Amino acid sequence: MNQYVLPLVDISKLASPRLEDRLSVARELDRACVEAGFLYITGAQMDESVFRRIVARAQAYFALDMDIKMKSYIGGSENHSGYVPVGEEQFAAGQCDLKEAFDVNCDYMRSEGRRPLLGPNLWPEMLGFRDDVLTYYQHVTGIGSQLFRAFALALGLAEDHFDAHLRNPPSQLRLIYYPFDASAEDRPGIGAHTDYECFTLLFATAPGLQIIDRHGRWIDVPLVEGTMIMNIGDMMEILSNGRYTATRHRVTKVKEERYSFALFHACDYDYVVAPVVRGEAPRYAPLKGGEHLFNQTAQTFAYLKRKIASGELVLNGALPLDSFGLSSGAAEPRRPFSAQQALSEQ
Ligand SMILES: O=C(O)CCC(=O)C(=O)O
Ligand SMILES: [Fe+2]
Repeated sequence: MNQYVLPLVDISKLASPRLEDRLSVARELDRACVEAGFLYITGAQMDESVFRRIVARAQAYFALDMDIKMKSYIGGSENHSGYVPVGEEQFAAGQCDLKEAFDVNCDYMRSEGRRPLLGPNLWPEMLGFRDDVLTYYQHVTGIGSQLFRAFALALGLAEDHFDAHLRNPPSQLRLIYYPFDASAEDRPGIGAHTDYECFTLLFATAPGLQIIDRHGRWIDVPLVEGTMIMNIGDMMEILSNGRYTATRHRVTKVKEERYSFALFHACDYDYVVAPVVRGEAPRYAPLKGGEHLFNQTAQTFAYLKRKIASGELVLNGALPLDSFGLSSGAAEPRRPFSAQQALSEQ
């Protein structure tokens, strides 16, 4: 395993027909996730042309006039998809992120099984947008499926353990645009947070990402050519019973125009996320994956907060933001054992 600021794992052999090859990647992945919770991945699975295409598409899309972009405002969607203007998302009181985004899910078309994060996406009227975005979504989801198998091996489970729970997951893809603003150095591009799902695969065009280390220090994550950045989210912290922790991260110094593409890999909406490691007492209470994802999302998006304030939306068993991962200076993750306990500790 090469050592940059973060471990780098070559996942090419996850596509090998030999179990030994796949196990060797699973072991490296496990080591990197235990060590850092954040790593670079590279592999023959990655099609560079798909990455080039999404960057060109995002550049063209975010350059459109605001009134055109607002026609697909996320607040008008039924499945939390669409355009996210500057100021919509807030991770800490009094601070709004200097970024625009476009969020999509898997574009779930069936009428049965719809959920707050599963339904047909709201698409902009831009020729080629849907194609480019879904091509990227499917490409990276394919890589994610191999990684779910690797996690199953790493956690001592049957390799196909997660397959049955990956039928229509509410995995989100965010296209993010951080505009250049010389005066914006101390303003967060995206406030500190953990990701809510199992793991995230991120591709970015410029540096800017920072992660918190075990001593509570923020460290810069440089870009490494030909890699994606991967990190553990809340749900994998639970599944692994705290073997891996969801690491807090943020984007602050937006020194140059930056585009990033984050695909958050979740299991199916109704899948109950609970520790899966055998022979260990569970250190986390189970939660329904899709609900956790929606509850956390509803605490940061202005349009959802308005719905909560008006009584139109009522959250069920929501944990406070930042319930997982290491808090500054702590050697151990927080492990909220129950929603009740976590909320009463606020
Ligand atoms: O843009 C980045 O590098 C990070 C984005 C991120 O952390 C997120 O969208 O959750
Ligand atoms: Fe994130």
